[in-house]
Amino acid sequence: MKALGTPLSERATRVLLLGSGELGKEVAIELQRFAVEVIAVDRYAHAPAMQVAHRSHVIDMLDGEALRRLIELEKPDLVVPEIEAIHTPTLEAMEREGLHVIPTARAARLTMDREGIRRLAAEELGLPTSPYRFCGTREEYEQAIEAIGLPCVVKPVMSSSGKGQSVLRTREDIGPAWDYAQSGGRAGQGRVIVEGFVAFDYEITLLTVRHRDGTSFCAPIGHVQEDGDYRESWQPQPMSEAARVGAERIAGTMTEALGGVGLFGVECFVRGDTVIFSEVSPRPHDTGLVTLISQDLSEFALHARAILGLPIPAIRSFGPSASCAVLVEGEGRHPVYHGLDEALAAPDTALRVFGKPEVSGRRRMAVTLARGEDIEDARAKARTAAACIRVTF
Ligand SMILES: Nc1ncnc2c1ncn2[C@@H]1O[C@H](COP(=O)(O)OP(=O)(O)OP(=O)(O)O)[C@@H](O)[C@H]1O
Ligand SMILES: NCC(=O)N[C@@H]1O[C@H](COP(=O)([O-])[O-])[C@@H](O)[C@H]1O
Ligand SMILES: [Mg+2]
Repeated sequence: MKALGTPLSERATRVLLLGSGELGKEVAIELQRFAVEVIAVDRYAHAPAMQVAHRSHVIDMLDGEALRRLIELEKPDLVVPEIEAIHTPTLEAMEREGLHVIPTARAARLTMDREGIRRLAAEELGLPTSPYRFCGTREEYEQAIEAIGLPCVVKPVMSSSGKGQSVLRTREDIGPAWDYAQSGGRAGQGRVIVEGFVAFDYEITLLTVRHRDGTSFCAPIGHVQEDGDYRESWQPQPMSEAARVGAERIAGTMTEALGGVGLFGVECFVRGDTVIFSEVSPRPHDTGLVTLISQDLSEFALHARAILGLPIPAIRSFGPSASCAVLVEGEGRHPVYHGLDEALAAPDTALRVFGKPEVSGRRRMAVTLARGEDIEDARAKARTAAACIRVTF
């Protein structure tokens, strides 16, 4: 981008965010700081990024015609996917007509579907991954489990945050895992991946930013997941030199293959000095929320700079830091948050409340952030802060 315009004028630099959750909200805030005109889109009204955008639209982003109509109406300079579940063939077609998709429409297509990204990683790029099989019928699924063996992990090809995902340890788990994968994905029934279970020592997200002057890596982020969804993350995750080099090589290869500019979250499993590629988000990553307190340029600020073609000369770390997801369980609209004074009582602690309008089941509604003497201290502070928060409806 050569120059930036004035929002709400004919000279505006316009960004259309496809997906308006907590990650998009922070991207929108960073773009607003450069006076970019931000248009937020999601499947429901009052989504977090919509609350800080110039305007918003509610559409089904898996409906190709609706997506095309909206892009033709708004004529954005950049389309920035924030979730996987988007009608990416429409983005690819419109990219050929001159639309600029971040990082590229192909990257959005490949990563919306586990089959696309896994086959690229393992079969084209030769990156190490868990053993895997894709299946479309119950019969193929049972054959896949025979071939891969137990324990294994089953996921819908289109899902995120662990939706529809199960770890299978015994034969009794086979039926329920199939049913959950068919009902729990973000786009209804369909194909699943069966993956061999990786007994890793730890897992990381390596935030990798492709920008006008090259590729930069953030310090590795360690995290713990439950039910396939992130609970806590911290930075920096200590790694052997060999593992760090291996992870940067995997992240460099994968992000180069996806191309374009922007921030990517490259997820890897690490055992000793061995690093295995798991998956990649061509956009800010939930475990990267920790960078809101750990770095001078958060992952959201890095994404904004990279996509606007601005320089990223250095990424400064502020020391051991952690984040803890605040999950709310129940049913209700317009939650009220209590205990914030206790949550923020310790120094070097912060909180983001996303402002999601309702909860049905279990939903990530806020995150606590902390810096500490060391990783354990930072994690304890973030956990303690999260435990202070109570929600009523
Ligand atoms: N093959 C595997 N072996 C061991 N653990 C796994 C495996 N696959 C996934 N997991 C665990 O489940 C977590 C979620 O898996 P994955 O990242 O594939 O799901 P996701 O739904 O795409 O999550 P998100 O969108 O939040 O990144 C991983 O971070 C890891 O902890
Ligand atoms: N692992 C991917 C991830 O964390 N995505 C983030 O969660 C939002 C959806 O939240 P919701 O399910 O509560 O609507 C997405 O919009 C994105 O910000
Ligand atoms: Mg993941």
